[in-house]
Amino acid sequence: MPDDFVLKASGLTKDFKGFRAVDNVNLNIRRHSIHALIGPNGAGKSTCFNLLTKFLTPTAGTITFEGRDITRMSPGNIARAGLVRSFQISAVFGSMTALENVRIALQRRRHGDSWDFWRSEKVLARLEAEAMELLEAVGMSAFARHRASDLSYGRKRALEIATTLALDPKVLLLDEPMAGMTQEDVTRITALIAKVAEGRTVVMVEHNLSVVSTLCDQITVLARGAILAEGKYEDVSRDPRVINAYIGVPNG
Ligand SMILES: Nc1ncnc2c1ncn2[C@@H]1O[C@H](COP(=O)(O)OP(=O)(O)OP(=O)(O)O)[C@@H](O)[C@H]1O
Repeated sequence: MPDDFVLKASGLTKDFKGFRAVDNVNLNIRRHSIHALIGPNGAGKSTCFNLLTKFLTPTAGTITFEGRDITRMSPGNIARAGLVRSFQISAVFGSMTALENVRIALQRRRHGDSWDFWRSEKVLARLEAEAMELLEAVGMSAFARHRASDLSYGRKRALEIATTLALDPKVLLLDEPMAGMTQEDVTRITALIAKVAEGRTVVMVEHNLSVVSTLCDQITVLARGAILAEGKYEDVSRDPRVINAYIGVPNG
């Protein structure tokens, strides 16, 4: 029977020149859940996220994905294994259309970075049909032929989700997906994340607590690099330690 927890971190620690940004964090991400990392500014959320996605190397601790130790694996290899990060890295090429962006992401999954297959019209047509399906899944089919750079901010994020889905992730890691969005986009992207989370696991760092409360099954609250509380939103939001950690922290 597969482990209930698809992604685990144990004793995760990161020091920056003697400053401990993440301190002995244990995370257990349940398969097919939406799990949020929250906490006041400077709590260590982004550092944790970068450790999980292998953009940073931990000072100590281990990370396992599907029961396999990935602590020393490269971001590229873990992405191919199904642990895929989106947002705050621009996965979108502005001068290409939305459709071309998704098609390239599909090509990368199938053919690595080889460009040879572009010669085959048949392969191209098949990829185009698949790319259209992915754009449809994120509500973007009407914008397939639009240049990515001309899209609104919220639609660029939706396109990013489509390019991420093209990699067929088992675990999708989203870094502040709602950052800089209008309320209308927040509503749309919240619904989209709920939809793409079906049959997948989502881990997200998110400042918007109303989004976290509607979307997430499990919340880990970090403060000063360590876990302060964990559980359902109703419980952690009432925890006096969590309330204290947020009070007095500007924009926390
Ligand atoms: N590359 C780095 N070098 C030195 N210190 C760093 C580095 N990255 C992060 N830190 C420090 O580690 C601590 C945690 O930062 P981190 O960005 O992980 O917090 P956060 O919870 O994501 O905060 P925010 O909500 O403001 O994004 C902060 O004190 C930050 O200044």
